[in-house]
Amino acid sequence: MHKVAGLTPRYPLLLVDDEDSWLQSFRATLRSQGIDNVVLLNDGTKVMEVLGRNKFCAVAVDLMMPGISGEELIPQIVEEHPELPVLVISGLNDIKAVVNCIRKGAFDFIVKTEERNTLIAGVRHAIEIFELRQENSSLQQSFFMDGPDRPELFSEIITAHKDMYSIFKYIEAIAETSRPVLITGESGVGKELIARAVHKASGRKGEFVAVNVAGLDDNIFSDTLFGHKKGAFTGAAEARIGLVEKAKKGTLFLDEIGDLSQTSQTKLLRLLQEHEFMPLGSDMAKRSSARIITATHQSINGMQEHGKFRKDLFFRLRGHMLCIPPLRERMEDIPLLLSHFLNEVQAEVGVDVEADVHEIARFLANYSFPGNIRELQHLVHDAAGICGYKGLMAKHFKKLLVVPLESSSSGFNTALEESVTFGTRLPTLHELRSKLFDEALRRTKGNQSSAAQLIGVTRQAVSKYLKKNEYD
Ligand SMILES: Nc1ncnc2c1ncn2[C@@H]1O[C@H](COP(=O)(O)OP(=O)(O)OP(=O)(O)O)[C@@H](O)[C@H]1O
Repeated sequence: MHKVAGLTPRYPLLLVDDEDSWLQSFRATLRSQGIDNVVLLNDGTKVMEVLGRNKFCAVAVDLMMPGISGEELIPQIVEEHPELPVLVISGLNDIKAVVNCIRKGAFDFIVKTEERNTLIAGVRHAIEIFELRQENSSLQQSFFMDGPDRPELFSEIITAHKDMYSIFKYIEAIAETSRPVLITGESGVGKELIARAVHKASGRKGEFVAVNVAGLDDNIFSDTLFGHKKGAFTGAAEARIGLVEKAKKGTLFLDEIGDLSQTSQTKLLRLLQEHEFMPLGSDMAKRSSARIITATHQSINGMQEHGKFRKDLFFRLRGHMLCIPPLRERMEDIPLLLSHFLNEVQAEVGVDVEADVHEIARFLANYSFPGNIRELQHLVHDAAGICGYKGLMAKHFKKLLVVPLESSSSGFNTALEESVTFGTRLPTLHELRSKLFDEALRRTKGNQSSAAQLIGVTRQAVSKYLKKNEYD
């Protein structure tokens, strides 16, 4: 039987029918599909009162009820609770009634005699629409404001960059949905910190459980995620619960998802589609209520184009997508991060480290940070050690950089290393300009922001140059 995609909704579904036996049996069907917060009401005349008192994710009303019909209720619900999808459920397949209900604002019309999975699909669709409407309205609200509504959720993420603030606002908007989140960004940009913030913002009661799936072979992947029964294989002396179960009602964070083998991808897809998993050695499927967040530093788009990553899994994972910018694109964060990591060093060694933060920040502004914030964190710890925890300056960082500095504007590089020589024919300005752009892009391995910094133009100028020359 087809299973419901999407987890238990945050707000309950209101089922209204004067027939108690139908209410009970429909609730049991929904429960078997993981939708277990359903409120039953056998009196149609009380619907508006109940809706006024509590928040719901959708309403399913019977068409024919004593006192008030489903058709009469629709316009009242639509007017007072426009965010709520209204499903009409009827014993009759009456096309005229269907048309009337849809015209009055019903979201869908379901016939009781239809297969149970058609009914469930209707409910599932209504819940998804409700979540999307909620998300849309919080996004609209949040874009009129500067910072996040609840800055405490992001207190561990040090930043003053506007793109990061937009990400925070987006996280607040999607916090309550249960759809998967895919976080992309270079290594060390803070993807795990962001995943933790999504979990915090969601208010989910369960734990945040993180696992790096890179390098796990298929058997270890299954055992780690799904667990096993005692005696499932030689050496399985005790039963082990998997991380999916550990993260129940919480969040399961799978890092380095781009490294998953094809077999493990298929297993993960099944978990996302059916919300079920099977511990090794067991023939009973268990239900999962964990929200899945994944992260990668690789281009999943590119990987799926080359057949290395399943397209269907990619579409499931990217219920919401967050792209975290590299540190070189948010250089204004460097002084803040420097102070933050200096506090970290002080807490660790127990001495106050004197440092010229502005001088160091000016120096590092020309560095490309291939390892992003993690690299800056290590640099601060190492450089503080080198200077014996006093008088920390830019020169202490100089020898620790893993790639050369990209420009001489900081004053730490000597003059131009290579001189420009001209042949008998002077190049045109146009030719010289192209050469300069090409060289900057070559030196920065195609990074537009760093290339722009190197030759003192804006990133937009580099991007325009690339477009014009169809540079790839
Ligand atoms: N904005 C930030 N403020 C403070 N610390 C940060 C920030 N971003 C990252 N860090 C720190 O940098 C280190 C790396 O962060 P994190 O592990 O979240 O990165 P990642 O993108 O998940 O890395 P990887 O791709 O290697 O898994 C951590 O110690 C984290 O606490």
